Amino acid sequence: MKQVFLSLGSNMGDTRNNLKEAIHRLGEKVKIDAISSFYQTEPVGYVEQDWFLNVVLKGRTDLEPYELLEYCQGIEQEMKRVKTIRFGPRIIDIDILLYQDFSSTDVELTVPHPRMKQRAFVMVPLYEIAPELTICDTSIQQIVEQLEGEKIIKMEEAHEEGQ
Ligand SMILES: Nc1ncnc2c1ncn2[C@@H]1O[C@H](COP(=O)(O)OP(=O)(O)OP(=O)(O)O)[C@@H](O)[C@H]1O
Ligand SMILES: Nc1nc2c(c(=O)[nH]1)N=C(CO)CN2
Repeated sequence: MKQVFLSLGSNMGDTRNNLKEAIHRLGEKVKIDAISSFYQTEPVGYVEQDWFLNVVLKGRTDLEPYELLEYCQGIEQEMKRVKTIRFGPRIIDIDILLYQDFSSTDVELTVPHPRMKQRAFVMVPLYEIAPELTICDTSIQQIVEQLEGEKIIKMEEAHEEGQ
């Protein structure tokens, strides 16, 4: 099995339920080992939209990288994600942050995720569940300390799923 880190975000409808639903569906193909807290986060990229709820997962899977991408996109479609503007509002977004030691610059699947290091909504929850991680030879602690990212608020409630 390969170790993967996934980032999930939602800013439409019942965001908390959307994340829980997506985590549940991912669990069919990804053995989930850790789930970060949920974070309320200021929108990045396209700012005229509601705040997001974000979470990061650590898991293991037998799916190959492109199979995992397809699986994540299938969940987005099943949950009726409608593509609008780039970086715009969405019921659910699932991004592959890291996949074991796989790396790729293909536009269809870029790993490590090309924008992850600039995004507090990704790096802070990732640091919470994997403080020992190194990304492209830089410690995650160093990346988090240097972030001048968007505002984020950690939600204190525990999740029912996987905890
Ligand atoms: N690591 C990755 N994880 C998920 N999708 C990726 C990745 N690398 C490239 N993609 C591609 O990105 C395309 C656009 O994805 P999506 O609409 O979710 O982007 P976005 O969420 O608006 O932006 P961002 O990727 O910055 O969060 C997808 O069709 C997918 O093939
Ligand atoms: N805070 C926050 N901002 C975003 C997010 C997200 O998940 N959280 N996803 C985006 C997708 O392109 C764009 N902007």
